[in-house]
Amino acid sequence: MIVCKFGGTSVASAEQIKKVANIVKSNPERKIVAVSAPGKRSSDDIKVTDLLIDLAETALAGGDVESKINGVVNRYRDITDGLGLDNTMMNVIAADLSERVQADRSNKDLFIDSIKASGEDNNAKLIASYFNSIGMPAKYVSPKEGLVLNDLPERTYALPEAYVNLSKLKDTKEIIIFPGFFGYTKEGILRTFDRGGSDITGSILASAVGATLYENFTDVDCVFAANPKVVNDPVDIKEITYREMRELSYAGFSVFHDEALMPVYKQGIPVNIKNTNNPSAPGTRILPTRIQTNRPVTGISADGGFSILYVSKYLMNREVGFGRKLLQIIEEENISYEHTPSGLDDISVIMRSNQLTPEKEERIVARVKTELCADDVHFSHNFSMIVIVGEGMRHNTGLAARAATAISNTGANIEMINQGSSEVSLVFGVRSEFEDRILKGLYEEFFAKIPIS
Ligand SMILES: Nc1ncnc2c1ncn2[C@@H]1O[C@H](COP(=O)(O)OP(=O)(O)O)[C@@H](O)[C@H]1O
Ligand SMILES: N[C@@H](CC(=O)OP(=O)(O)O)C(=O)O
Repeated sequence: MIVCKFGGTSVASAEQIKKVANIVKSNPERKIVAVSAPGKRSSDDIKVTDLLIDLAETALAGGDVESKINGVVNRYRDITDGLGLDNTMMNVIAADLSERVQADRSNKDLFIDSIKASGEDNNAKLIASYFNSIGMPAKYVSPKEGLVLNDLPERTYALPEAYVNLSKLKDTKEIIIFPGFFGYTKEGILRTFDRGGSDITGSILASAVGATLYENFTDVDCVFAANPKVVNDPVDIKEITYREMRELSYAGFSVFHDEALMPVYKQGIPVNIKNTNNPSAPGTRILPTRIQTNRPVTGISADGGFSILYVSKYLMNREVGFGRKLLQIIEEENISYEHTPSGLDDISVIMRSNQLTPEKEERIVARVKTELCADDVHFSHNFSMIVIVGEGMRHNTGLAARAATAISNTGANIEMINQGSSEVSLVFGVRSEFEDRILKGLYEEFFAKIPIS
């Protein structure tokens, strides 16, 4: 049994949904289909999820929601008209949206989650209805039927019982159309995953039913060695290990969500990234292990939006518990951190900037100064992490020097270097203004100069 996930671009219009139906029909093993909300039809289009977030925020601000609701409804109407569906589905969608907008607003995050999730939920109903209309027996299944999530305020994840509940789906005769991106807590509260989280839903389903393959359909032929929006015509990756993909999607390979690997990784289920617009292309296979090539580096990713907290104190290295106390202050502000490079008398904590507010920064700086008696404490913003990834890197001497030279040739200063103990990745912290230039420089160094084996 194959579980497939179709991303926003694959279900953005009637024309795209017809392609989805053809792909599903062409292989009877494709029995479970996770779908996103309609995404962009062109580069200047707006994703339905973004329209919904705007609608929810307008409602919370007491603004005029009618035009926002119409904007969403019209996106679905274009699709149902193009698919030749009657008005039944549009009535369901319009009624569902008004109900969600009128719901309790006491918890703003949960209110926004419920409106956001309608994008996937209504699209799944619509797609199931279309499949049935063309003689492909299909059934919409709600995440209420088993995708059990943890409670707030932690990051959203599926509880172990979700896998047990969802395993029953493998006995369903019809093709299952399952909305991505959200589930319910034990108390029945709807929560969404992070943006791009339909990839996670697909992976949970694949793991729950013990799929032979998890196919992730998107709008590119494969995963490329670098972001194709920055590097011109990057080489394609035919096979990549879970570990490599995890490192690359952590920082910028938006094609596959980094949290989506865990459920399939645990069971060793292969993932195939494929293109809805060119389904015969083999795509990229994500596997437990792969055959080594002569390339030490598999891919290079880059992502912005990082901040650094610098702390220095003379003789810090002799002070037992300094690091723990510092990280505890960060923890008490409910912030997760990414890296903590350190020297004898200084330590930096690197975190995603979207977790910070001016008030949090002020509190952290004040506490580190008074409680840890640090000499200098300050935040710096607008950093990017550039990650070089490859299973072959640990057998290759001089790679860090080559990378550092390539970066310095772009005129950028390296603010931080971190190599994980697995030696599958090498991370450079740089000022964001240099991000694209560095990505191009590193790609040139590690890919343009070596012939493919
Ligand atoms: N290294 C990469 N390889 C392939 N695509 C990448 C890479 N880095 C970024 N992308 C971008 O990821 C996009 C696909 O992901 P996403 O927009 O989430 O698609 P979907 O709508 O299918 O979920 C591609 O269009 C591409 O621009
Ligand atoms: N629609 C949600 C979830 C998702 O996974 O979307 P996509 O498949 O378009 O990345 C989002 O935009 O974040």
